Amino acid sequence: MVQAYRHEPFTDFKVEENRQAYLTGLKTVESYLGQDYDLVIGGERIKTEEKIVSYNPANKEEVIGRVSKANQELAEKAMQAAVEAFKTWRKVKPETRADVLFKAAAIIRRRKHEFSALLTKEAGKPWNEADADTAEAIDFLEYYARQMLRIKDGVPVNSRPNEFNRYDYIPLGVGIIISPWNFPLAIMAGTTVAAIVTGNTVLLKPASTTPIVAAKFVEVMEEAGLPAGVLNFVPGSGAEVGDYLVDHKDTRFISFTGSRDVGLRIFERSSKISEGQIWMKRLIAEMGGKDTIVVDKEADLELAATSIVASAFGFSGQKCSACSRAVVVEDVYDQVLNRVVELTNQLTQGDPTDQNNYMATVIDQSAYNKVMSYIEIGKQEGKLMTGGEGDDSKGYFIKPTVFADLSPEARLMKEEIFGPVVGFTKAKDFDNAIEIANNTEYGLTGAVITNNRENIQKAREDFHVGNLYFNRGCTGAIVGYQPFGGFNMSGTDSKAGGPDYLLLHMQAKTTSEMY
Ligand SMILES: NC(=O)c1ccc[n+]([C@@H]2O[C@H](COP(=O)([O-])OP(=O)(O)OC[C@H]3O[C@@H](n4cnc5c(N)ncnc54)[C@H](O)[C@@H]3O)[C@@H](O)[C@H]2O)c1
Ligand SMILES: N[C@@H](CCC=O)C(=O)O
Repeated sequence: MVQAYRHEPFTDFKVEENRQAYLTGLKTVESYLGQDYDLVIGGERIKTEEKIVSYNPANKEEVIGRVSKANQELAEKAMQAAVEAFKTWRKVKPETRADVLFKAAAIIRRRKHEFSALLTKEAGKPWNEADADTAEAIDFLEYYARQMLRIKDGVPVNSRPNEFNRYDYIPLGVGIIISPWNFPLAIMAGTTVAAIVTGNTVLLKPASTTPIVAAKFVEVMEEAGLPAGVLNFVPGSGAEVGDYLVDHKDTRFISFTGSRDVGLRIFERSSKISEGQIWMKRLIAEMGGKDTIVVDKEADLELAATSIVASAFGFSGQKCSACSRAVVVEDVYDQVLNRVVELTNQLTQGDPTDQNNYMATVIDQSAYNKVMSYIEIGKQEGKLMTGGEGDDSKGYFIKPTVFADLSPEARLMKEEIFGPVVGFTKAKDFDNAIEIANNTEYGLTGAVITNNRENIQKAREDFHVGNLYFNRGCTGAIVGYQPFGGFNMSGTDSKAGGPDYLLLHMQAKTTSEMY
């Protein structure tokens, strides 16, 4: 019998044994840096001339690896492989499909620190952030396998005498998985295996900055016994391969995680019917955020400051859940702001392979340029309290940056920056703070720091975000504990890691037999 689900514990790197385990993982990763990886289509490994080269964001000279790059012809071949594999995979027993996930979780758990070290090298994740990403990938595997066992026989419906009614969930077909670079293992793996365990076959197009960890994950799924053609690996350009697959008549659903703009493009394109298409495509889209921590006047102000700093600067603010706005009631505004600045100035930054560094880089040159340009905008719109500088000579380092006294209407308070920048604005009172917090087109995460029970209730009703936290930061949802997904332009609120998630990859079928 399967044990009850519990999330994978985080590693305590203060323990010497754990520290050494991570360093051993790092050595393993260093032994395979710079290697080539193939496309995987119908189980066949395919090399192309053209490659996507993955670089270490903390050391631009270091090549993490090169993956073959799919074009439209290869995307078509992968689509046909997935269509063919669906004919058999959809009939494989749910228990057998779940077993593949359980085994993959065990493999990743055994190689946990190697995967984390690879995330450090390829995505610039400091140790704790990398460890959390790997743990979340294991959680998705463990949780979705169990969820599949829960729904494998459908749900009971009523039957009358001499009648037997059933209500079952069946798979959809071929899915396109398009994943982002900021959780290059957890989100890539989670979205892929949710589709697979429910009986679908997929084409996985990972983000171009982090394809190596995805290639390693595909190897794990093969080792875990996944049949050929169920998971096809097609790294490639979003515009070329992405559009082609989104438009394809055989695409039954798309599971996208990424920015608002790309998500909306996919939303629009996927709603158009291609010639020969016989269904309406389903879209799961998890997109950006402009996430706020609200601080009430009756609150633990130290907790407020530490929560803002951790949520704003963990992984250099490159989380869709990151706190990029602090809305503080005027009575305690200066106190919270000054303490945040003090704590920010204590943060360590540098190469993420060094355990002592709390922060490292942003992902690439274009992210660096974008964040630096927002910092320039911030200098016009508010008061720079600390940070504001970058250095892209070796890697893409940007100092953790705090802006004060921004208008709620400032661009810095409305647009997703996706970097280590947090803006402060003052609210007259708690009601006004919630109004400001809602003053964005996004609705992903938010947190409220307050000791006032009435205000907790008020925020529960009125703060319009998919994941709302009280007296803690706004990042770090745990699979199976805080299902994750947002409102409005943050996406379709699919709640990854939640009890309804798998159903989004299935369709319900009613059967009724007369005796
Ligand atoms: N809501 C969530 O759960 C969640 C989680 C992680 C990241 N995000 C968001 O993701 C963004 C950061 O990730 P990113 O920079 O990788 O996002 P992105 O939108 O640039 O890219 C995401 C994926 O889409 C692909 N893509 C690009 N153009 C495409 C096209 N025309 N057709 C199909 N695919 C295309 C990319 O290659 C990549 O694989 C942020 O906005 C962040 O908030 C959201
Ligand atoms: N699920 C993560 C964020 C994922 C997006 O980047 C969190 O809760 O912090």
